Amino acid sequence: MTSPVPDASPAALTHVDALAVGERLAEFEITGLLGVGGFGLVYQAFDHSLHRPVAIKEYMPSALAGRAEGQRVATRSSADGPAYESGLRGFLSEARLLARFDHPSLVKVFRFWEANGTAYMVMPLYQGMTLKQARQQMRSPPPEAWLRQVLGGVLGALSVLHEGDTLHRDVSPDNLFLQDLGPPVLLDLGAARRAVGEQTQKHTAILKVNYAPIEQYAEAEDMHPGPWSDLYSLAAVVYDCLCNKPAPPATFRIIKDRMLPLAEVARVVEAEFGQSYSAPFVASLSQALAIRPEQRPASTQALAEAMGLSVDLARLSRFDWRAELGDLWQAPGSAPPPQPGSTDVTTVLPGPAPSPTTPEPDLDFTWPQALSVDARPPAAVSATRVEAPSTAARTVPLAAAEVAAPAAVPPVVPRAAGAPPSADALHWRQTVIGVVLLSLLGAGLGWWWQVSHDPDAGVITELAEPAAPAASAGAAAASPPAPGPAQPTEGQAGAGAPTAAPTSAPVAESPRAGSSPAARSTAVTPGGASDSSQRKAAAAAVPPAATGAAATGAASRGAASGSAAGARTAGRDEGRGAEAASNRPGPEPVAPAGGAASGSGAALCADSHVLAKTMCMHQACARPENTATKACVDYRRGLQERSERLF
Ligand SMILES: Nc1ncnc2c1ncn2[C@@H]1O[C@H](COP(=O)(O)OP(=O)(O)OP(=O)(O)O)[C@@H](O)[C@H]1O
Repeated sequence: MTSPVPDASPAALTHVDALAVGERLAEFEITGLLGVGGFGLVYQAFDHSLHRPVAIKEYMPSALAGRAEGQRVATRSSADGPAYESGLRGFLSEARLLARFDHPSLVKVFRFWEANGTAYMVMPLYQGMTLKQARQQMRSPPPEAWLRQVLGGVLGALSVLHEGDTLHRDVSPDNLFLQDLGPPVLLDLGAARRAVGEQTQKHTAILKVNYAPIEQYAEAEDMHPGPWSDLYSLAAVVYDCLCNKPAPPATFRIIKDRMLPLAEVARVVEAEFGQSYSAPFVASLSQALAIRPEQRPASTQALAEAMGLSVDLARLSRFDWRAELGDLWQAPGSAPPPQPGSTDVTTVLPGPAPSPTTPEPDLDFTWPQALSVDARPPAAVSATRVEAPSTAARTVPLAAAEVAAPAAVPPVVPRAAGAPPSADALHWRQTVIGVVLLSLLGAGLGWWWQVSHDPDAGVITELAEPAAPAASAGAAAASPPAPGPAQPTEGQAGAGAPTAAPTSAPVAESPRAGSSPAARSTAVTPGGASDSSQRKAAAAAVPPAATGAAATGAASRGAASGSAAGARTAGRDEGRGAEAASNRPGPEPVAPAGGAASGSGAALCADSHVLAKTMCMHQACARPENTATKACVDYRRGLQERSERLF
């Protein structure tokens, strides 16, 4: 006589803590392992009493407990006891709750009991797979009609729960089971997970962050969970289906919402796959995805109405989701028929080289976008980014394949105004953006390098500069070079040094000085003055007077210093002087009449300790009698220049 117990086809799944095939739990005989969740093991079993196959879920939070002797379950350490107990209570109350409800799209609980230090929940044995698993086998996002069927079933189940003052709180693609034939089914409520998470204070344990609305993290006065919370999760499931990637967590969105709006996602899907979604469908689900609860539809009915959803229960009971997907469904391991319009795009998959048989490109939003854009050089980017028209930051990389080169160049089809850009255009745009960003990154690094390595650039350099030994500007020109680096100030260099004849700066022809004017000329405005020199001239509020001596002195001082820094500074100063002279014909500031020493201020702070010089200059230059001295003008310009370099 053959056994009435059906063969356990999913017996391939194993788990170290799973009960063995053939073991008995009351009237149920284990026939296989169906699924392993973080908080339970789900078995296929045979009910010897009612002679039917069932599914049994055993409470088994793997982080806290494991199989002890026999069928007993024990916590891994005594410290895990409270969390384990709390989860067990949650598991049992969820079973009790589910047993109360009856809806074809809500998992049914036949019976539950506590034994072996754990608990069990008996459910119908559903044949099929979760939406998460099914989505992985689809070549493109599912069509609206298909999604409407799924939504119709789930919204029905949710409305039954909501009418019973119960929230599901765990709607996600791995909790949505697609039966081979029949309505989709919402699986567990995740109560055990929440109960354990509440004990351990871990949000990641409590919530599936990509689907949980913000109010599920913590209740605020104006943000209570309600039916709208489950609607957010359901809309996030649809978002995931369209993008093939989950939405960003609500905690990220509330700080800065970088989620690509569903309408944009829908537009891209239409452009890429020819799959279109109606305006009410997109608008209502977008509304359900609102971060703030009060902006979402308040009830399942409100959402269904906004969407124009009508559920044909008879049709739903015959819902064959694979058949309704048609060519979009790719059975595991099967070679799919060629996809019109998508044969030239293949998902970049890890492992074997991508082939045209791999599923469709992902709508892969990434955040923070700035990081993802910066991090990948254009040549290595394997995704096509689609810019949202509204903000540059909103981009959708299609994890698409430039990998498989198309056999022939497709004809260029003129794009309708407002239509999303073509894949080629997107690729170009992406490349250009990548190059620009890399250039900016390079410039930024260059700046950083200069600031952190140029001995002239930092405050420390200024502090380290020895006091100028000359007593006046004229004396400075004639005096021997000061030891050490020269003060890299605009005032010195820019004080009227003629462009063509820096004759009194004999060694100032550093490579930099030679090349600088040409390079800088691009920054010169048509009016003849560079922006920077104009700003600097304006910043130095000193009486004008013409002199070339200061510049000459500075150039010669820097050039003749003999140090590398000095030469570099002189070169730059001279270049600046040339620029200033050619572009800023107006007189340069010099000290007012009244004594060389006091006029130039060269001796200001000369005897200060090197580390105290800046403070001394600051105070000295605040005194009215020193304000217009050359030393103070130079000092202020040095500060100004550094601040401009920094900002
Ligand atoms: N009644 C059922 N019939 C058939 N398969 C089932 C049934 N219930 C659960 N499964 C399978 O077992 C898997 C795990 O189930 P379930 O999600 O309920 O476990 P879990 O421990 O609650 O997981 P998690 O809390 O992490 O979502 C499901 O993904 C599904 O594949």
